[in-house]
Amino acid sequence: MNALAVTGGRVLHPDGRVSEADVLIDADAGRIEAVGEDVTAGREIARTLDAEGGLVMPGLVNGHTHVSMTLLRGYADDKPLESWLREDIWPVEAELTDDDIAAGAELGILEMIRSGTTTFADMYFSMDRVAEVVERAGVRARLGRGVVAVGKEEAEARADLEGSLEFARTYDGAADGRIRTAFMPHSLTTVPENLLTEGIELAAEDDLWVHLHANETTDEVEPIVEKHGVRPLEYAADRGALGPDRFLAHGVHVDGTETELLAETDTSVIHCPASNMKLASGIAPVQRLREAGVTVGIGTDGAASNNDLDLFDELRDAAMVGKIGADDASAVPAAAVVEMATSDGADAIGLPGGRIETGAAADLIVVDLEAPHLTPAHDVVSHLAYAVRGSDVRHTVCDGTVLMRDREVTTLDAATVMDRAAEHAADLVARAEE
Ligand SMILES: N[C@@H](CCSC[C@H]1O[C@@H](n2cnc3c(=O)[nH]cnc32)[C@H](O)[C@@H]1O)C(=O)O
Ligand SMILES: [Zn+2]
Repeated sequence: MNALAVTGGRVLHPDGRVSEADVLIDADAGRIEAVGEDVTAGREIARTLDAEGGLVMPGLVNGHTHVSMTLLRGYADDKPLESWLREDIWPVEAELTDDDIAAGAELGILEMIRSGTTTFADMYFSMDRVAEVVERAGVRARLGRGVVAVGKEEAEARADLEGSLEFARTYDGAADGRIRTAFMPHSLTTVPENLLTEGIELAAEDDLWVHLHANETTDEVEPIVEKHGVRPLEYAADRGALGPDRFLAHGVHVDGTETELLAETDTSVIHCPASNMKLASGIAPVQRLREAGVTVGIGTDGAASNNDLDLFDELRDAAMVGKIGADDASAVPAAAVVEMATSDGADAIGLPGGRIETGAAADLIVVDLEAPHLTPAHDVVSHLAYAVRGSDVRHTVCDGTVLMRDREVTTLDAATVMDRAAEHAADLVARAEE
């Protein structure tokens, strides 16, 4: 066995307990072999990661993003979703080249590895280029090409749909299984009924997952209620968009019937608190969804509506806004957001990981706890939700491979990636504003 040992720290166990323990990893299999106090005794260890003064926990799962949108970070702020997309974002996205998308993906994945995210779900275009970066950077992802029909001729929209299905079929299982895919219609209002139904039927024929934005703003809910006389998620269910291998981003404006529908169909929701606050979309009923038995993960959404991909920020935002939303300070507690960002997030998007236990995927991070803002440490789980930042992450491991050691990313060259992304971003904006 090619053994990697993470030693001298404390471990966050799946039940939320924290204890002193080492973690033994089979690096070739990408699996956790053992967790405990003596697991390295008498073993030949090829490499060691020092976890002294730190917490070993699952790599975080960013359940919904558009990673290449890092190029648009800070480009258009302080607007609601509709006008932000139509007036600012979509015109610039129309100028995006494949190379821009690759440069943005490198930047976003670099940022995620540095802040402790090993796994993400992504909807964008030129996804073959994103897949290439995922493979090289060593992370895990569920990827899909977004389908938008607004402003397009039927033939062009149909070609988009075909492209999304084709990408999903071709890349599922790529990068030694680290890449899984999904058919990704953008949302219930940007893809018309016939294309949505048809795409989902074709996806189901090939057992492909489905991911879309849903019930993000009231502007998205009203047209569906008006046109079809039912709530958006009832409409979605009738078109096959709900089920255990489907997950929705946002779920902000979800009523009681829709909550039941999500629970009954075992459909997961990815909560994106920062994006929902920034675009003033509303407050997702996370406490209610969880109480109903819906699996809820956490996502950053794109960097243009966040504006970073640091998932620790999102844990804090989720806990905070969850309380405001429920008008109850005990709602969405620390342990819940940690679960949402790890095991529940992995389950929501159907990827392995999210647990430090024997047999689980070796996707883990070491968080440095020796810092003024983390002292004293009465309750480590509280710190993860309310005080830890992405910059506290010391090591990142995915699929048994060390992606960052002592804050140095090993699979991407940080300086090169940042320079290239800044250059692509400047050229892109210049072209769009020409
Ligand atoms: N626009 C592409 C495909 C969609 S990719 C995913 C899209 O989601 C957009 N997006 C980013 N954040 C959000 C959000 O919060 N809600 C809805 N769409 C978003 C993003 O700008 C991107 O255009 C096409 O024409 O084929
Ligand atoms: Zn989104």
